[in-house]
Amino acid sequence: MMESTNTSFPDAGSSHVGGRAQKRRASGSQKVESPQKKQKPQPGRPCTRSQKKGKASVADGDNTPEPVGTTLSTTTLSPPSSQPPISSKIRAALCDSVEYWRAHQGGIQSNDKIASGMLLNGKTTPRDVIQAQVIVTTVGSGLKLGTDRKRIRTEDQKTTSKNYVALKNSMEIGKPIGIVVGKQAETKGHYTNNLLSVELINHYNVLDWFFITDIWSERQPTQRDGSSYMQYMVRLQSIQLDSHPWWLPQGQERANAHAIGDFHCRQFICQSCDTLSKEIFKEGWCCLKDTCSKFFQFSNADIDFNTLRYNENFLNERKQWISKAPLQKLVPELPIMESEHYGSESKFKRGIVCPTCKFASRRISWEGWKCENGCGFELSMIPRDVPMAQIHEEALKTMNKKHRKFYEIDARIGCASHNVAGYEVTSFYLPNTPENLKLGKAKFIGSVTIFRPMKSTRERKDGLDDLFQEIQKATRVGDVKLQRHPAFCRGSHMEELTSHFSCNMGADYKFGVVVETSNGFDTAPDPVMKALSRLTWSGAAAVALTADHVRACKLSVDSDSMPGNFIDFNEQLMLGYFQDSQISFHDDGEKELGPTVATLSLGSPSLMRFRGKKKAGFENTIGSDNVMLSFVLEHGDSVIMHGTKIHQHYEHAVYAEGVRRYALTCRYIRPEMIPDLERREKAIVNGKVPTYWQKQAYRGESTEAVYTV
Ligand SMILES: O=C(O)CCC(=O)C(=O)O
Repeated sequence: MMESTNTSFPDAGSSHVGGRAQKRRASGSQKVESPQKKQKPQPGRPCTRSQKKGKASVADGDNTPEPVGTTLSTTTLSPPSSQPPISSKIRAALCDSVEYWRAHQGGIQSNDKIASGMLLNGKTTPRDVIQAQVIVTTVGSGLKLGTDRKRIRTEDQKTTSKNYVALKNSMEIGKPIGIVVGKQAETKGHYTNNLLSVELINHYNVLDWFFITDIWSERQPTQRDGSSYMQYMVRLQSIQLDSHPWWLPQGQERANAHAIGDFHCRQFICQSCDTLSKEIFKEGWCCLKDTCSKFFQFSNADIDFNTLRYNENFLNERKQWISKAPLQKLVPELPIMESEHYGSESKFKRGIVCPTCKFASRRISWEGWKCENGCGFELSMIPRDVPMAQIHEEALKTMNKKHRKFYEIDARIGCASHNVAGYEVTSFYLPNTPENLKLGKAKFIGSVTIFRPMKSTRERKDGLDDLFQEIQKATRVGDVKLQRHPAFCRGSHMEELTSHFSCNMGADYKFGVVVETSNGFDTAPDPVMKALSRLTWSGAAAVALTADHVRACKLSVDSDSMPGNFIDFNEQLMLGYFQDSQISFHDDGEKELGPTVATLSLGSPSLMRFRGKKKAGFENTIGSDNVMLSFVLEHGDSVIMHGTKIHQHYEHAVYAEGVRRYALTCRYIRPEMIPDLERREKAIVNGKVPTYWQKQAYRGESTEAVYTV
């Protein structure tokens, strides 16, 4: 299979403004004037809605402590005062393990336009700070790649920005924000982030719960190319003011730690736009309403806004966190499988936080979790067998879904139906590319045939229901070892695992995801061989049916792509799906594959979709995502794709809709296409079907005429 999704996961939303800080003067008139009354309004009109109660004066001179952590040099870094509550070397492991930051890409996690987590990879402006109780950073997003391939702002940030909306909404409801700090630089295994003066122990580290106190707009310090735009900034405050800031060096944990009421930041009403703005800068007050004509204008015309610093009162002011919902645990508890669980519900696919070393660890194995830091902690949670009654219930629910149709078929697709040896069989013929059709080439390039078993076919002894139970047992007792494998960025901090678990048997199958063969067919467990036998029969039957239909209807088909003969399979890939798992759009287009690929679905229902590839010229087809064919796969269904060009011109994806599903897919790997002689030999040996199983070959249901092939 070739996963076609983008493989790069830039750490967006956390770009670092670097380079020369060029001097730039505040623009426009430096006088803020009231439209009603001409007066010298610096620093504006004192606010009547908020009483001044701070200890520090506005003109706080130069005694403001520098924010802790402005050094970059690893030689001057201290160890953190304690261990982070959660850390991880792999981004996806942390995303999998906590609810509040599941942002595999981008810096901000939001659901329903409400932010719940934020990644800080380093300074986004020279003014950014992380102190014991306060964080100031940019809202992020909206940057574009500059000519030097680094990200740069090219226009004023808008209030429609997704990050702005999510953070603003969070501020309004007092939503707790889980803060994560990421590595900015690494030297010999030492991680640093220029917002901090401590060394980080890992790439991703959870800080604490914060809440948003302020969002405002600023004119951005001058960028590398000399430009400067308007951007939004956010200030967050620690929810629990007495919690221990592990990210500060020992002895400095109380630096900048203050109580509610100790400081108060003054606010003034702009005499031009009549809105309140806090006096956030040491250098003086300015209106922070970006639509105001006096926005970011200081009374002192000489102010260089590249060197502005935040006012002490602004940084030191503390507020009470007010929220209706109780604060959730920063470190989630280990999952518990209760009696009503099967152990493959979505929550059991989440990661865990190792209770011993606090390392976020993904669910890689079907059987449970192992600490990814290698400390030795293991949590076994082998999924229980799902009864047929549950599968039937799920099938009903799937079909009762609003707007759900069994099939959705583009008008260009050809269809044919048959009844064959205990199965209702439907074949779909996929059209050639628009360009090839225009050139008068063959009309169809492949067929997709579904074998849907009759009730008796499923329920009889040794039928498909029994096979489902046997497969469940094989995965439960470890005869088949299912694992999630790296799909993208293998071995890097951006590594992503497949959503499903898998195990390959028979010949090796090398595709984007690396799944080593665990068993040749000579040692494969019985249910695997039974599935192979069934798929060999339905694969051969589908090819024969297609050939007959093409002949009978004089269909114009590409016979190079879909030859009339069937080649026995020599490989089987078993996929195990937990609830809400999927295999995203991909093709099975490896050059060593034969033209027929057959999959048996067991357990929960799923939705299979085919779409024409854009590069093949398919556009404006039905449904979303250019989907041309979609259908529900039920327990016991087999799907046979016949035609190598299906994989050149189309992609397919499958979404599981219940608590447990297995997909057993057989292919023919052409040994002559394997250049490495050792691998070729191994493919031949491992893919050979033992005589015993050749004699047991499945031949359809004997209750009806067997379809001879
Ligand atoms: O889960 C399925 O039915 C799809 C399997 C598949 O697409 C594959 O193995 O290539």
